[in-house]
Amino acid sequence: MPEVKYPVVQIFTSIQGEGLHMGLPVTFIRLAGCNLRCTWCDTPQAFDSSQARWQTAEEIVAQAIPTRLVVITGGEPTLHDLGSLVEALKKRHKYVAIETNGTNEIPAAWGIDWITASPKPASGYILRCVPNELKYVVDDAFNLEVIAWQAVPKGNILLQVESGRPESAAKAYRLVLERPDWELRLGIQLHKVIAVE
Ligand SMILES: C[S@@+](CC[C@H](N)C(=O)[O-])C[C@H]1O[C@@H](n2cnc3c(N)ncnc32)[C@H](O)[C@@H]1O
Ligand SMILES: Nc1nc2[nH]cc(C(=O)O)c2c(=O)[nH]1
Ligand code: SF4
Ligand SMILES: [Mg+2]
Repeated sequence: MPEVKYPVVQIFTSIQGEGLHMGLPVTFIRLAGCNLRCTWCDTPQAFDSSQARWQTAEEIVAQAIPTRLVVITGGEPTLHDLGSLVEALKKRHKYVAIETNGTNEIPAAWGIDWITASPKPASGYILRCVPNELKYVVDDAFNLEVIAWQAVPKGNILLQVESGRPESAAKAYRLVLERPDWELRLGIQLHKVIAVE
């Protein structure tokens, strides 16, 4: 069986800017390719794998990963069979999280520790995985009806401000307070506030 290779766009250590792990030191492994084209995507450079470095799991984990927390992101990382990458990371005692748009199932056999699903208007907000947290970007299309309430515990649903759009922040604020019983969480992108990667 030939070894799986992954299209690596970048591996970088930063502060998790989003979600319930916001503020923690993490190392991101960004893989190329995505099955959606969200109009406001802030990472279009990850769509095209032609500039990516195709690396095996062992080649990836041999690189600098100084943090315990590792976030596999993209692009859409579930386009790839992540089993061998997660296995290699966990052999090195890493805690492995993923950022996904929710359009693909995630095999429990991969052994991912934390699934952040961010369903998208471009896919009709489909959710095919079982997440630990949900993150909805509050764009013009977003409304409370699209939320997959049953999928996660109360408090684990973030309404994330669309970057650079004050009207999105105002809409997110209003929606969180429209249904206080639902305990939605207002989410921002910390890394855009402190201007880091
Ligand atoms: C670049 S995506 C990559 C992972 C996966 N494709 C996804 O959409 O979750 C990482 C995160 O950034 C969010 N995101 C992308 N563009 C954004 C923007 N303009 N404003 C706020 N969040 C954004 C996505 O919703 C997702 O939660
Ligand atoms: N600092 C920082 N936090 C992030 N959280 C999710 C990101 C992503 O692009 O998946 C991201 C990112 O690109 N930078
Ligand atoms: S699914 Fe994620 S990576 Fe793909 S276009 Fe949307 S935000 Fe960007
Ligand atoms: Mg990002």
